[in-house]
Amino acid sequence: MNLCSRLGMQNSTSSHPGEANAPHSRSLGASPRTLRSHGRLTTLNKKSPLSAESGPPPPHPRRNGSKHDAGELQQYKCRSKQSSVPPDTRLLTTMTTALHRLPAFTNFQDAVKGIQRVSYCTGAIPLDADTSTIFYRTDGKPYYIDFAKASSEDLKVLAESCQPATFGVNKQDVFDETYRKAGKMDAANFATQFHPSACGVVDAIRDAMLPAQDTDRGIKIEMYKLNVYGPGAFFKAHVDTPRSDTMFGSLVVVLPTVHEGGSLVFRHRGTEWTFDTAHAISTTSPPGLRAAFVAFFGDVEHEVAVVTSGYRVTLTYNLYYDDTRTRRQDQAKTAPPLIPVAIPPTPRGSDLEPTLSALLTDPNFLPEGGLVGFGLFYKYAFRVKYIYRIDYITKPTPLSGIEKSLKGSDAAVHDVCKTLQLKTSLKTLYRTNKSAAEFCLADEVLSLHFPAEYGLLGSLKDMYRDAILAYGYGDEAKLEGDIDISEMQPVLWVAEAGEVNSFEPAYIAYGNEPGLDCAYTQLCLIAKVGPFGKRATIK
Ligand SMILES: O=C(O)CCC(=O)C(=O)O
Ligand SMILES: [Fe+2]
Repeated sequence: MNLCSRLGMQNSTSSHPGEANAPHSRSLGASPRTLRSHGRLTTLNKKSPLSAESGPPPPHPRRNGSKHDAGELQQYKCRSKQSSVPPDTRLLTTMTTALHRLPAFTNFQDAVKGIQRVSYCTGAIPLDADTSTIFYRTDGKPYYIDFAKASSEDLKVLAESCQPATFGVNKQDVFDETYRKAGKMDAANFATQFHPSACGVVDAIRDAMLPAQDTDRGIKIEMYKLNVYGPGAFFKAHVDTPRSDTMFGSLVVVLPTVHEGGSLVFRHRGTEWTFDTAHAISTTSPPGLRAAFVAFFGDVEHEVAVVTSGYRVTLTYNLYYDDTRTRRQDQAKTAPPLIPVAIPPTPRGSDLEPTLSALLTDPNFLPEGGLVGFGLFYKYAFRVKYIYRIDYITKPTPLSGIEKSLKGSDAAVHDVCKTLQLKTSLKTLYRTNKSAAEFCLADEVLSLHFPAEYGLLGSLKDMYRDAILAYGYGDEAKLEGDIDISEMQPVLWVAEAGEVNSFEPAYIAYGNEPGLDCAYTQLCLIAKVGPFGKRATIK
């Protein structure tokens, strides 16, 4: 069924701007009006005056259900007629407000808010005569620098052997010293006996950043660049370019050089924290030469503050999940103990399991069952569906594949749903505009390079059969689109899906150098809750 026939409307392909943008009525009052009572739909008014007037819909151009090109969506622009029946939404709103205020629900919400959010892992590593040296080449000549006794002249030579660092914007490699002023050396041009996996850093990252059940998961670490930040150097706020859909983060190792400024400042969802690199490598307590490190999820925004004196030298690495190996193969054999480096702690403590369990045993909570949603805290790298002309298509990352790689608090929410036998799935969320109450939950990241149009959600549903047309519980009165509420499902948001994908190209990423195939996407986790008494939806 096409969108227009589903709505009982005339198919309008008019490009007249006045028509396309005319104010639209909600179908809540225009087509079969429905009352949603704790998840169940009761039809109030079986006959739709609109569908009677509209006559039979024109044939659907893709009745066979094959997928559409993005551009074809334009032809689905539909226009609803003004309804004379005012929507009765007061009752709906009262019921859903009650659900939001249910103590068992707010307790669970508070538990989700209170999850410990660990977005990073830090420490310092003692260096010895072997691990404090870096060999490098420049202009075809070999050099080395020993950080145990590097003079400022040695550091200057290293700095001058670097190239100006670039960064990626929209798949372009950009050199812009107002955004990033630093020197970089590619991994092919230097070597060191310092290996993060040999000295226990990778184990520390696994323990701090991966969920508890991943204690055995393999991590691949890839040396990326050596960076020198001299006086006046900096790198403004960015996220790190995902180089594969298995990449989850970055590791920055700060080598021991005296410098001032140059702190790494992280910002994520309203929280800011600082890794003071100059302090982290200070050799006073306990005494001895050390490198400091910070690993973080790559989608967490960070910047390097201006270096005010000295040279700040870092090694950067990409971190990937590697399911072809296990911890045992990677584990450091005789690593010296890491030295803790302080970063202000993040909030701790959560009672996810008892509060969700109490919620599910509350007869007033979704008595008929329904969908519960969580806007995820982090973004996830996915492989872009890449179409070259019409014949070369790379396979995009299936969202189901990301479920096993959820980060930190997102993994905790996912795990508690699984523990309590709730079926979960990851979805991308599309709205026609930021304030729209209705949205579409899809199973893939869609490449939609055209402006949002009225009627688009229905078109998405036609294109992606498994897509869910939905609205937030309590938002019934705000529905403005052209889709019948009986074709939509309410989602009860535990954590709002704040920033969502819009219909802009999703493939903007900037960080170090650009990556061609991967980008970050915002996702939400949808859990299906069964009716009271039969909550489990995992069979
Ligand atoms: O050198 C550093 O501290 C890290 C810089 C950075 O964020 C990057 O190279 O992406
Ligand atoms: Fe970065």
